Amino acid sequence: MKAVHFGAGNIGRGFIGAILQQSGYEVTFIDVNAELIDRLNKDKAYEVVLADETKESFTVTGVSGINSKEHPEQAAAAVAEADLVTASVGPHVLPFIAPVIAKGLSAREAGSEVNVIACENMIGGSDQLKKEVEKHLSEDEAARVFASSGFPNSAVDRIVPIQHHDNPLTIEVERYFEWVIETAHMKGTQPDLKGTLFVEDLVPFIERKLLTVNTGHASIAYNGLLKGYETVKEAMADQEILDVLEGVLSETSTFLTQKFELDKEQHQMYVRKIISRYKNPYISDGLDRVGRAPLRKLSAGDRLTYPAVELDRQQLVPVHLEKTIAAALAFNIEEDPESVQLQEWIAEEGPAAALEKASGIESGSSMSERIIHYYQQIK
Ligand SMILES: NC(=O)C1=CN([C@@H]2O[C@H](COP(=O)(O)OP(=O)(O)OC[C@H]3O[C@@H](n4cnc5c(N)ncnc54)[C@H](O)[C@@H]3O)[C@@H](O)[C@H]2O)C=CC1
Ligand SMILES: O=P(O)(O)OC[C@H]1O[C@](O)(CO)[C@@H](O)[C@@H]1O
Repeated sequence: MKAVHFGAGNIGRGFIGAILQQSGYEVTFIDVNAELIDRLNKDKAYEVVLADETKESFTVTGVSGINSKEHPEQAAAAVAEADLVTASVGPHVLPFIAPVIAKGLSAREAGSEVNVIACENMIGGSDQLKKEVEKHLSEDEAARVFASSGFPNSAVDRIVPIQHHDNPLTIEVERYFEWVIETAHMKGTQPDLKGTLFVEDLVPFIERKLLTVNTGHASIAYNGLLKGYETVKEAMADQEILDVLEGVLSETSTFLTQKFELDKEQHQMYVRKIISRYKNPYISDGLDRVGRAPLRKLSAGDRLTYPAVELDRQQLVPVHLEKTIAAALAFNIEEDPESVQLQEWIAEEGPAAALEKASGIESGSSMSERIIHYYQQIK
């Protein structure tokens, strides 16, 4: 069986690629990073190390790579022959991998079924990828392609920080992982993927994950940076950061347990497990990485604004989410293009207008006023 994975980065090598290989797939990574692709083709294998006291490691073998910047036609041919296509490139990169996927799917043998699964931190990632792919197909082609290609949404959870190893392929990951895949939009036989959960409806799973793991993480990053910390480890040693984290997760818990009628005790156990994962002493994760791309993280359907607005609609004031949104407005990292853009908006139009542009929270609304009040306090 052949799998093609777009994005040979942290999640690609450290999580999805490893699961695919352990499930019997021969994995071809497609990436634009020449160093990674050349090394994959040279070594045909890489090492995954578990970030815990055991430091156990295993080798992912039988892998190769295609540089889609240099050889887009080879990348499309790999998609045409694949039994499964997956991607972890970042939500904003989906439009750039779509032409190759469209070309590959169009070139498949008539009726040969395949699934394309986006593994990104977002709600409806595969739906979004499908929309991007559709832009590169005529109406007739789209009807033919989508009759045999499924785009099941998925939720992926494993903390894989930026890596620093002599071998650029080596990757250190936490032992914990969760990959949930929606069956509703799947074509053909369900793939047999080790340790993966298949569910009919992904919405409760992706929202529970995004609004807990990722909201919590974002609160540590934005509030931690305000206090001058550089890593999650440093921030997690500060009681004030822990208090905001608890507050944020208590607010998203209120929203999630109500919306999905979750068992409160079980959900609490889920929250506690996640907080213990942030405290993993064997992982050193930069707050700039965790807070990266603040415009995406502040956007209306993402981890901060979505739960805050939903709670506000219920006349509940999500103080900790609002404080975290204010802290996100202050995210100022010059290597991060979204941070640069955000700071330009704030400088040119003021924080309330910038907040509205980034999140859709209307300037002058009571929520906006509270957030801007916190922002002024920070400043
Ligand atoms: N790192 C983590 O712990 C987790 C990340 N995620 C999600 O996984 C996705 C990827 O994140 P990471 O692996 O951390 O990022 P990363 O930056 O390590 O990997 C992304 C890879 O995509 C490649 N890429 C960029 N443009 C491309 C293109 N046009 N075609 C093919 N490849 C291209 C990059 O060269 C890079 O190797 C994001 O959506 C992230 O939210 C989800 C769960 C955990
Ligand atoms: O990958 P994103 O969406 O930029 O966010 C960084 C995130 O990556 C992760 O480390 C892994 O899921 C999250 O915990 C964190 O919130």
